[in-house]
Amino acid sequence: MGRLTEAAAASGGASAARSAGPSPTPLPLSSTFPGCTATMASSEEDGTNGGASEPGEEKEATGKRRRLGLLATVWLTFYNIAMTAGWLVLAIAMVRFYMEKGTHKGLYKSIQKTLKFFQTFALLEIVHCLIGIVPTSVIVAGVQVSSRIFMVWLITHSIKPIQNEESVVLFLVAWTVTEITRYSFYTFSLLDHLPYFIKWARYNFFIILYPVGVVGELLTIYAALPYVKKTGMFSIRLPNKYNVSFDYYYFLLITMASYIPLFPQLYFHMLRQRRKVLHGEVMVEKDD
Ligand SMILES: CCCCCCCCCCCCC/C=C/C(=O)SCCNC(=O)CCNC(=O)[C@H](O)C(C)(C)COP(=O)(O)OP(=O)(O)OC[C@H]1O[C@@H](n2cnc3c(N)ncnc32)[C@H](O)[C@@H]1OP(=O)(O)O
Repeated sequence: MGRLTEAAAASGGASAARSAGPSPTPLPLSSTFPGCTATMASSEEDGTNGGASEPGEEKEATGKRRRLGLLATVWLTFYNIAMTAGWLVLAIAMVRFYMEKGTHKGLYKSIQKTLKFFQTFALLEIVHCLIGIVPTSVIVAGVQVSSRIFMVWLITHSIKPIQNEESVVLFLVAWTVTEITRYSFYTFSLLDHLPYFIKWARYNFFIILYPVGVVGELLTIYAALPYVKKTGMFSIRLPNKYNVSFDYYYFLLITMASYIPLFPQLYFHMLRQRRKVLHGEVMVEKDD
């Protein structure tokens, strides 16, 4: 019989991980990143309930809240409601803009304040992982949030000529649908009333939205390259008194290249989460 990996225990919705017993302290964060030697086992094999909203899950949720503590639960509920509302406001503003103007030109400008506020607020997700009130991998959350912050502040905000690119709309739509689903998933989970549709959406929409978002991000960075090269923005040239040089153009090329190893890791991580949460499969390590 295999034993549960930390990946299963630390990941969202793995019922078997929870029924293996409460874990008051979060597990090592890097463990949720793909790459560990593991096989998949069904919930039946493990004798656990892989279903969605069963009484057992309610008990687990209550146990989870007790483990979290009242303050953390109240804070996370507030945070998730605020984030769901923020991204909903963004969605409504985008739809209204498009219906009124019939073009995407000017859309970013009209929603930028709300976007910057809520996406920057999401930095708290890294803090939540670091202080251990959510069991998400700090690496997974860190890559996800920092790439978004980078796109918002260092690309779209800083390089005005690209703000009307279609690719900006592409990642904005992908982010918005994803975040409305994700934060409402967390909210309803905390409140013990998770509709199956939200759970299904959380673990299915990403299949399309993740690649769409990444394509939008990459095309936007690509569109920024000529401007960055021409203006030399954010670059430090030699000679200078610190004897340091930095070329933002090459930094952008490296960032684009870094999507090649990083994106599949996040995507396969989500696919594994999907199998665990929707199909009740759990990661088990084989004993030698
Ligand atoms: C400086 C420049 C850097 C550049 C770097 C460039 C490289 C970048 C390469 C990668 C690019 C990615 C770009 C991203 C684009 C997009 O987002 S496109 C849009 C589509 N995106 C998605 O669909 C992915 C969205 N992200 C996520 O789903 C997640 O954030 C995650 C980070 C992938 C983590 O998911 P997962 O491991 O499933 O963990 P969690 O969902 O976080 O759940 C684990 C448990 O923690 C609980 N929890 C987490 N957060 C909360 C919360 N706020 N409130 C309450 N509870 C929370 C959750 O319920 C789980 O609990 P259990 O069920 O008890 O286990």
